[in-house]
Amino acid sequence: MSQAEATRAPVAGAAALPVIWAEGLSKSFGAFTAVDGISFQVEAGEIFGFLGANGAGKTTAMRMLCGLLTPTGGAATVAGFDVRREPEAIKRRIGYMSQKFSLYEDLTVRENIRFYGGVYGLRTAAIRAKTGELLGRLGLATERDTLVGSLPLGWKQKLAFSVALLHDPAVVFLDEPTGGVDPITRRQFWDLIYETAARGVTVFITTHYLDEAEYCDRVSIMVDGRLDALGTPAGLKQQFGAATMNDVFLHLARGAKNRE
Ligand SMILES: Nc1ncnc2c1ncn2[C@@H]1O[C@H](COP(=O)(O)OP(=O)(O)OP(=O)(O)O)[C@@H](O)[C@H]1O
Repeated sequence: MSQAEATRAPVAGAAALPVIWAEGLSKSFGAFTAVDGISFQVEAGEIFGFLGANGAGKTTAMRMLCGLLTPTGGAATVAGFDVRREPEAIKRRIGYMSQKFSLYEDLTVRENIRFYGGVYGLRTAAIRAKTGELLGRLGLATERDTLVGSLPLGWKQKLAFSVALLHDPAVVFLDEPTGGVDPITRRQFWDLIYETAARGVTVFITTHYLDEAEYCDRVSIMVDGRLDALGTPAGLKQQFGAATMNDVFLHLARGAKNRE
């Protein structure tokens, strides 16, 4: 750990500091502004939904918060670290799961856990302990030597989510984690999300399923790179006079220009 990290870490752990803080965060590609000055804060243990139509700027914003893309304007910190100056420190404190970044299909369940444990820098004894705990929690103990490629998609998603948490990150970023599975399997996945948030991990999630927006503590909706709405599901429905989050979303997305 560098001197700078050593001095900042206790500050990052302070209960009063938001886990994610963004102020006027922007990203332009040439003349095109993909993220246009977004400001918000997310607290420890909060489930924060990040919604928007295709092309609204969600992935770009998320990549900046993960320390993968340098902002062209504004500022943000994640787990107390600056996205511009300390991206490597951020990468060590976050978990990330998307449909694209998945597990190795030709490795077994146990081999995948061991591999990612190594990537996250965990020691062998810690990986062994985590593997047992994780397989027990997921009810996957009997499948530990099964190739991941032969597991149902819902199981793969749960395993990928748990693997993203192996190194006890402060925040886990989930990019459309439940795509392609049925509502019951999605609901089971959300049980895991709730358990994780209850342990104090912040969950930042993008989804195209508007019923899932109802499960979040707070939801933000991006339109053309801006955050046009931010609040609890109940508060947003009240604000927009809508019966469902789907109606809130349609109300806002209807005026969007940047649609893919
Ligand atoms: N590297 C890039 N160069 C130029 N334009 C880009 C680049 N990356 C993203 N964009 C543009 O920025 C806009 C926002 O893209 P982004 O992927 O962030 O949207 P999104 O909300 O995540 O959409 P989706 O739900 O489809 O993933 C789009 O118009 C996209 O074409």
